[in-house]
Amino acid sequence: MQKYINPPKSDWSTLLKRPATDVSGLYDTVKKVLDEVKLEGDQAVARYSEKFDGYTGNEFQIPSETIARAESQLSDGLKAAIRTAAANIEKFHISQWQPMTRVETQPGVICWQKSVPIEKVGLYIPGGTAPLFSTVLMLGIPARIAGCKEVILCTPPDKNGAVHPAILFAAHMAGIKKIYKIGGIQAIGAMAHGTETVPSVYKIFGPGNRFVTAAKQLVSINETTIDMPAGPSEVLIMADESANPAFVAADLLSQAEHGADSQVILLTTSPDLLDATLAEVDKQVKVLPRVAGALGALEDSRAFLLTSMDEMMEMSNRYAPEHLILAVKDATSVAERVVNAGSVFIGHYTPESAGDYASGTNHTLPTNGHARTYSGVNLDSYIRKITFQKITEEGLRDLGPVIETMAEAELLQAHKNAVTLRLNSLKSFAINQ
Ligand SMILES: NC(=O)c1ccc[n+]([C@@H]2O[C@H](COP(=O)([O-])OP(=O)(O)OC[C@H]3O[C@@H](n4cnc5c(N)ncnc54)[C@H](O)[C@@H]3O)[C@@H](O)[C@H]2O)c1
Ligand SMILES: N[C@H](CO)Cc1c[nH]c[nH+]1
Ligand SMILES: [Zn+2]
Repeated sequence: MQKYINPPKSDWSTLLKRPATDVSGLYDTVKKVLDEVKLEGDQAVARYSEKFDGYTGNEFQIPSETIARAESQLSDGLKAAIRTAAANIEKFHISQWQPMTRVETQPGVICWQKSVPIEKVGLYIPGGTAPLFSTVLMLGIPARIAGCKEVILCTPPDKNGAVHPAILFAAHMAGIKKIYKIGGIQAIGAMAHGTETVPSVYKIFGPGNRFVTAAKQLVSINETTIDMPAGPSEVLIMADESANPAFVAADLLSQAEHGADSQVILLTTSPDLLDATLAEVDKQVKVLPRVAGALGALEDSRAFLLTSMDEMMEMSNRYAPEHLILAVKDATSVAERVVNAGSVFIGHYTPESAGDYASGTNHTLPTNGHARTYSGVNLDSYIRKITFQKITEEGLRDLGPVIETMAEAELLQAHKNAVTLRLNSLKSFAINQ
């Protein structure tokens, strides 16, 4: 981790650069696979599953008996943990449901908004370097709460065609029945275009590596909607002298271990905390099983000594981290000042891992500065809001002239006519009475 002592603000933009995450260089390769999947369906899926995942079979849908058997392949401890996490995720996402609102904007003009689930959604669960069964809960539970009719899931198989039983168990808990062992570009292509085996969907959710991200970007141009740009994981920690260096180091490493393209940032006002945390990072990283990936991430990571809480907040809001940990005194009131972040972890006993697994919030979050404009996955991600209006005759008598005036000023005569004809018919009806 590079250390910077009170860098001038003019240097901040350069110092806060993310590692290169532009995937447009992969578009040619990715487009070829997508086009072939569109044209040839399962046959192309099979070819690329063999090439990229070493799976030579041509069975892609996981049978219901295999899904049911997954439960017996997991320890009771893991199943209990998954059930607790699922219950918290469910509780938090149910609380996001908004009741229908009906408003009479003026007499006889009634407007309302109704939440309607997206009918068909596809979930991509990464499986290249770790079986992310927690992501199944994060994407599958809100889809079920929203009421999406068709929820399908794709995840890469190993070369024997197997998928980790925890992924199958978590999918079963989320009520997902259609699970396909297909990974990478071929999975995104199959969900976007449909094949003989995989139905096409209207929206694709889920994180993934560079190839998955590029494929999602390409299919989102014409074919399918996607959730958001969710790239390599990142965390920014604000810590003062009240923080525990071992906790802070563990939190930094929790996101660094996702892979070499992740980035972690420490901001502090305490020189002692800075040195002690960097020493702890060196100590803790050595014994991690994923040490190579974590060290790769640390190469592009930074630690800043700043002069005040205000400066830390300004820098954090500029960076717009996916995850923000506030390991500072009075963290609850500091949290009020956060403007740009995906998810915020308040106080010394709120590790980021809690949000990754089990507190109830969603871990599919915008990375690479997209937290400035995107929300993380939430119930609304699976819903469209359809607006309705109903106008009575009296309502149109009052509102009609307003519409006519505006339409005329926009030079749109047919818009005006749609009102004028009705007002005239109401007038002649009144005369004939
Ligand atoms: N932001 C978030 O919310 C979030 C959450 C979880 C994970 N992540 C990120 O997701 C990523 C997961 O990546 P992963 O690799 O472990 O799993 P993955 O499932 O995304 O990728 C594996 C697939 O990539 C394809 N592939 C591999 N090499 C290829 C090549 N040379 N050409 C074409 N295709 C190829 C294979 O088909 C394979 O199935 C990590 O970067 C992690 O940080 C992000
Ligand atoms: N931190 C990741 C999102 O950036 C999510 C995750 C899954 N498992 C562990 N962590
Ligand atoms: Zn994580």
